[in-house]
Amino acid sequence: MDGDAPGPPHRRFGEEGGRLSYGGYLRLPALLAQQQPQSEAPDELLFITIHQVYELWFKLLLHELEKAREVMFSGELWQARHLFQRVHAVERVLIEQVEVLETMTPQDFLEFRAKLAPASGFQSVQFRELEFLSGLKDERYLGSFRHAGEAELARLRRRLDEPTLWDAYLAALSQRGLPVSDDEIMDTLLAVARDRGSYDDLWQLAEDLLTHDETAAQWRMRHVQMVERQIGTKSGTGGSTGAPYLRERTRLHYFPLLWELRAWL
Ligand code: HEM
Ligand SMILES: N[C@@H](CC(=O)c1ccccc1NC=O)C(=O)O
Repeated sequence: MDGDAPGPPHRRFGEEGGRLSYGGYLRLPALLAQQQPQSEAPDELLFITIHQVYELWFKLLLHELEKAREVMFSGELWQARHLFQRVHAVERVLIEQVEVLETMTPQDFLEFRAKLAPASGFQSVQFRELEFLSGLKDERYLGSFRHAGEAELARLRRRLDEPTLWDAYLAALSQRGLPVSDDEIMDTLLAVARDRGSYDDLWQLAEDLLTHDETAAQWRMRHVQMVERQIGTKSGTGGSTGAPYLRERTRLHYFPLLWELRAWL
């Protein structure tokens, strides 16, 4: 041992006049200045942190799903499949991390809950963008963004106009010569399912879409369980009925035809 600091021998990578540092590259001074509780309640830092982490993951998901949509349109299905593996892994993390917030007791939540109204998850622009991009376009939700900035509203309106992941999948089917009109689509999906020898890539991609749909539904279920644990039958700070509204939302599907297909196989 030569008593040096731990690390590889010889010249270390990055010692040759590099300008970046860890905190500089990751913009940590700015990032770590964004947690500003509105109360003295000890658990409010946890509450803010969890939500910010969700929004960072939402940002990444939008990035990866936009790319997946693009490569489905251009017929590079292997690339879309690769991106969906990442999307699924992130979505599993989104579900797992509910457990961290559930370490908060309802009594501790009530210490700062009143300060939050009328804010609520209703106002998550990126969450709604993910729904719109995935195929669940419901323009009534624009109403919950009355107080949002013009840029955010514009983003949502753009998502309503843009093609969805389903549109991109239909384009991929069509490029392989398969008919995709409303009348023919179920027969096409069945043909893909029954002839894996010819269409395995299209089948696997449909399975990836289904997993994206299923994981989103699992998150909704997990979220409503947490909500019932925290506020029981109280109504929400965003003005909805709370758990009953959220239970309704668990029945939603991004790709209903992929679920219906199961009945015809
Ligand atoms: C103590 C924990 C939480 C409670 C009690 C809670 C409660 C609620 C309630 C009652 C609603 C319905 C809207 C309303 O009237 O307020 C809602 C919606 C929502 N929450 Fe939460 N929430 C919690 C944590 C989270 C977390 C960690 C996220 C992650 C981003 C989140 C995201 C959302 C989203 C996206 C919606 C809109 C859902 C939809 O319209 O389908 N919530 N939440
Ligand atoms: N809607 C929740 C409060 C809440 O969870 C919340 C409040 C402000 C920002 C994000 C939130 N998270 C999800 O709804 C409630 O009714 O207790």
